[in-house]
Amino acid sequence: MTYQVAVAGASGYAGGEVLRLLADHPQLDVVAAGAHSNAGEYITAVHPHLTAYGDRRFTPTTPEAFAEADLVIMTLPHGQSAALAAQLPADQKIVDLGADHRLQDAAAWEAYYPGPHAGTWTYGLPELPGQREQIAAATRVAATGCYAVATILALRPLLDAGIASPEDVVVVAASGTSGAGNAPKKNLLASEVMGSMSPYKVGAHQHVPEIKQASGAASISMTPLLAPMPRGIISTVTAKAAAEVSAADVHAALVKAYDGEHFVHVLREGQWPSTAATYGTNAVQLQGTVDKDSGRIIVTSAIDNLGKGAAAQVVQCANLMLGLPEAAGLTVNGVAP
Ligand SMILES: NC(=O)C1=CN([C@@H]2O[C@H](COP(=O)(O)OP(=O)(O)OC[C@H]3O[C@@H](n4cnc5c(N)ncnc54)[C@H](OP(=O)(O)O)[C@@H]3O)[C@@H](O)[C@H]2O)C=CC1
Ligand SMILES: CC(=O)N[C@@H](CCC(=O)OP(=O)(O)O)C(=O)O
Repeated sequence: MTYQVAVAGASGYAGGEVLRLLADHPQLDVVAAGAHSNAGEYITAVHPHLTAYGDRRFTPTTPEAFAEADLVIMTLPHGQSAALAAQLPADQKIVDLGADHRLQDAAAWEAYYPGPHAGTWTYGLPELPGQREQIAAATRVAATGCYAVATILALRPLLDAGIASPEDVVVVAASGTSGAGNAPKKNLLASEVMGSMSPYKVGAHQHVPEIKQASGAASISMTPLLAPMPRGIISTVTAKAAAEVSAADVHAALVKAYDGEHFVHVLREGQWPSTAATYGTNAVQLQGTVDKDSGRIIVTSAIDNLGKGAAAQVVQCANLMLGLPEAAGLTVNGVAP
């Protein structure tokens, strides 16, 4: 059986990656690719790599344009998806990559985002305990933020196993520039980014409340870095050990948490994650140890921010919501070198 999917925000980076994945998906067809300033434009004028779309054009982002869709994927700026969702039929399935519906706590939303809290949808991270079943049963799913995917999957097993303290978690995470979207900004110019790494939103990143909500951490200090690469996130999480713990214990906790998971790979001891290995995939690479000096637990994770951090994650959720094989149209094999 084939289902029809509409994409809102299809002219952006995340939406373009959704179109790329859906072009080769065995059971999902793109019925409408919605855009804003690019409505009416050829899809290949904005995404020249998406040859499969031939002479198709972006539609406006309206309920009418999406009426035939069994499921709508939204890759819109923060604050836009709630307004669009309110205009769609209540039984039309939606996966929203924006942040609008991720947080349960309205006060946490107001502390990090402009505008009022839009409410809470089912959280779209299938590898969290019990979440896969909830996503499969949901009509509306709020997909996970890119840094949040990498960081939650590194941190949650440590807290669930009781080997790390939730009180003092430190995250240092670097992202490729596509994480910031395709609108022109001075700090994203090649002359600013190439050959340079720089921190931003230091101590004030909007994914902190989301990571706390989904991992159980009580306090997080987060330093994001902009890295001179188009894609990829590498997140290093450190936490105080709650008990006497060895590197083997940390590795075992990660292996146990993701036993049987198709997309989350705990590497062999001694091997560490790299962003390049996840390029173009829905894969997550993880490795952990204990700091020789401080005794803190260290876990590093790598993802493609446009893959498991965005478009591939959204397709994984759509597959679950439509009763399709969870991995349909997705890969764990990166593009290298
Ligand atoms: N990039 C990433 O790695 C990740 C992004 N996200 C989230 O996904 C969302 C999209 O991100 P990204 O693709 O990077 O952003 P982009 O800026 O690249 O794309 C934004 C898209 O939204 C459209 N758009 C803008 N304003 C409106 C509007 N008023 N009505 C309808 N459509 C509108 C744009 O259309 P047009 O260009 O035609 O004007 C474009 O298609 C954001 O919420 C982002 O935070 C989440 C995880 C990872
Ligand atoms: C490099 C860069 O700027 N990255 C973005 C990631 C945004 C994102 O993941 O989107 P949500 O906020 O919808 O989760 C940032 O740090 O804000």
